[in-house]
Amino acid sequence: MTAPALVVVHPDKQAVADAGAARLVTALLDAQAQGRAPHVSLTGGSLGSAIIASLLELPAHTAVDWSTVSIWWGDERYLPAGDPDRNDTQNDAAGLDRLGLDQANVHRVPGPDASESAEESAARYSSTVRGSGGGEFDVMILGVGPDGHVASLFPGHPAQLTTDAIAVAVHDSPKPPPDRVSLTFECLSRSDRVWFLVAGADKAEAVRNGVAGAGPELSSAAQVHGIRETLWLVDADSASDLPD
Ligand SMILES: O=C1O[C@H](COP(=O)(O)O)[C@@H](O)[C@H](O)[C@H]1O
Repeated sequence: MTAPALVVVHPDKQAVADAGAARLVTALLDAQAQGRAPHVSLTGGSLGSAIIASLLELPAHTAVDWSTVSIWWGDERYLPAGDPDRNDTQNDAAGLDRLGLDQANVHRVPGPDASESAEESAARYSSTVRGSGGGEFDVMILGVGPDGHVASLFPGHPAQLTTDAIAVAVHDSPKPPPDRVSLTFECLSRSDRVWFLVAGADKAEAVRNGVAGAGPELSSAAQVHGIRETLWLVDADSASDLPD
């Protein structure tokens, strides 16, 4: 079972980040009230760090027991730990370590300083996901590129349609850096809630295609659905091509 796409339009990028942060706090509190240790997958890009900054500003974030929250990434640029272009480095700079996470629950994708190749990194990341209950995420947060990519799955790129795998190595990425590691569509969709956070007029076509359920040659985002919820949190500019 997958949930149909629902769209919520907010005035601007800040409101998208704030709404995502508020929803995340609620989802985590609900999971913990049900006695579960939640799994959240983060994203890079423009909204990936904005949502973390918004979380820290939100007084209710302190009600979450962050020590039981497991953190993952939908994709990572295959660069050494601490590289400013890595998604996790950017999330760290936004204040991820100020949430009170247990570092043992923060699952980073190995870079070239800690693995032989992007293939080895993808295999190790897959094992970590498999070992933590098979990769069932409570919340999968995804940015969307202007070309419709999510995580590092780019429309028309051979890695995009990888099946029977949790994570895949991506080479010759159309967006730099060229080498990346990404969860597959299958794994991204093994999530209770999938949230796309998007802002900016340059993403209007990507939002239209994603919400309309376009094919993989036009939209990677449209191939990912949550089990309970598939939510597009978008700003007015990126929603400008949506039908009324
Ligand atoms: O390269 C990436 O891009 C996307 C979207 O980034 P944005 O800056 O256009 O919002 C991001 O979601 C992904 O995690 C990242 O690796």
